Amino acid sequence: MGKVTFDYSKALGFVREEEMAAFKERVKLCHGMLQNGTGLGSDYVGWVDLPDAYDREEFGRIKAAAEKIKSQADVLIVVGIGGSYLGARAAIEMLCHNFHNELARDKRSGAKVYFAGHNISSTYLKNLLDMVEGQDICINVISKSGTTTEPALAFRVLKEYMEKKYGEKGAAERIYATTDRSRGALKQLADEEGYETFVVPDDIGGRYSVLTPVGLLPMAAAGINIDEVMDGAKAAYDYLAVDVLEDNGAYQYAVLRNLFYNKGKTVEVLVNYEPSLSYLGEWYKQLFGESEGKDKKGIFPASMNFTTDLHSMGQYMQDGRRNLFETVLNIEESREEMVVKENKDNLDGLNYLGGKTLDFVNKKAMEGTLAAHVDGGVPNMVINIAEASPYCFGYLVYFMMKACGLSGYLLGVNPFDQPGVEAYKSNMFRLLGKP
Ligand SMILES: O=P(O)(O)OC[C@H]1O[C@](O)(CO)[C@@H](O)[C@@H]1O
Repeated sequence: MGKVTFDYSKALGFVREEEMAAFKERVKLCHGMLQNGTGLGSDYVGWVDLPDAYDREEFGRIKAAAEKIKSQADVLIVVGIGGSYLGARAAIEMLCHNFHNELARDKRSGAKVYFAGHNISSTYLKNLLDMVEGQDICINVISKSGTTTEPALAFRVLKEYMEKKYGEKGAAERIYATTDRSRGALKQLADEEGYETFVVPDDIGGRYSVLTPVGLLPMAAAGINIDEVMDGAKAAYDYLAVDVLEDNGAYQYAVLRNLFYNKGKTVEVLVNYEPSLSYLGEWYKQLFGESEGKDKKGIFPASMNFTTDLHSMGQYMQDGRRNLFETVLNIEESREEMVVKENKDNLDGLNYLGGKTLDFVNKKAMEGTLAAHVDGGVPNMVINIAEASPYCFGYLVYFMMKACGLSGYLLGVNPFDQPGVEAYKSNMFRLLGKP
């Protein structure tokens, strides 16, 4: 099984090992807060033990439901926002074919998966319905609270569409709800309508829920091996259970983030060299942004897709304000390979690459960029991912969550609440005249 490793050698020009070592005792303290649930937000650390303690009975039901979805439908529409959709989307984009939804059924690993309820655009929703016309559909509606406006609005439209298409009973057999175990509007509706339900555990917040049914059911329906996802998460759980800074890559990452922040580098850019990692960047932004951006503190998490964005944001990265540090997601072994062929005319001047693979070129672009950005004053850290496999995905997301929890505690905030999200909601509700 491939591994995920953390390499900060290219950041050492910007911090001294002694500065890191000075964090050792605080790391032990914060580790204890995470593991023993003694820190701020301790009601929401259920994700820490999840790879070991997850509900096996429900896990079996997820796999069975995914098989049923694959036999019932061409298309699964996942309705959710924030932590109730980004993890599944990140997994499907990273692990399935880049054009999964466009492939013929026998070339695809599972159902096509589209997302709704992560915006309030009538054009998006209408266009989605136009696109799925004539295809068989299932829905997985995901909301921990059950009252989030965006998914609730989309689900109201989609439920009516499904009932018109399949009748009330037929629709109920095709709608799967992932929500609170016993409370909330969605749980009540699911019970009334007879939807199969899956649980978002009470002690796991949305952005830490990718390894619960929230992420696992859409992944399994798309054909991802979720046993391997959980195996990878369990390996990370075991490896990252130590409080010794030298032995824990996630904690080294967390410490370095805080060191850079204290040196005025307040923006982290998570970069990738594979388009399939772009949604991992979106997932990471919610994870770290909601966890750390509070009390007028926090690193601003950004993401970029290289080499694409080197032709738009490369100038800033190299030469703009030096308040940045960069974390590179490097997939070591490309899933597909292509060799550059020699060409008689060589008008494009590319014959010097003849016989080399495209991934070789991509890796040289990465190495060259990394060196240039370090020279330009941007510390770089690298998360090496052996391959784009379910195992590595499980490992990676657990690594990131562990780093995030610790990083939040080092920063002195509660990494498990998100009070600031309410402000836009209450303004919107006032403007809408919500009773
Ligand atoms: O699953 P829910 O309750 O619909 O919440 C979705 C998202 O909305 C937020 O609560 C913010 O409003 C996020 O923290 C969460 O991931």
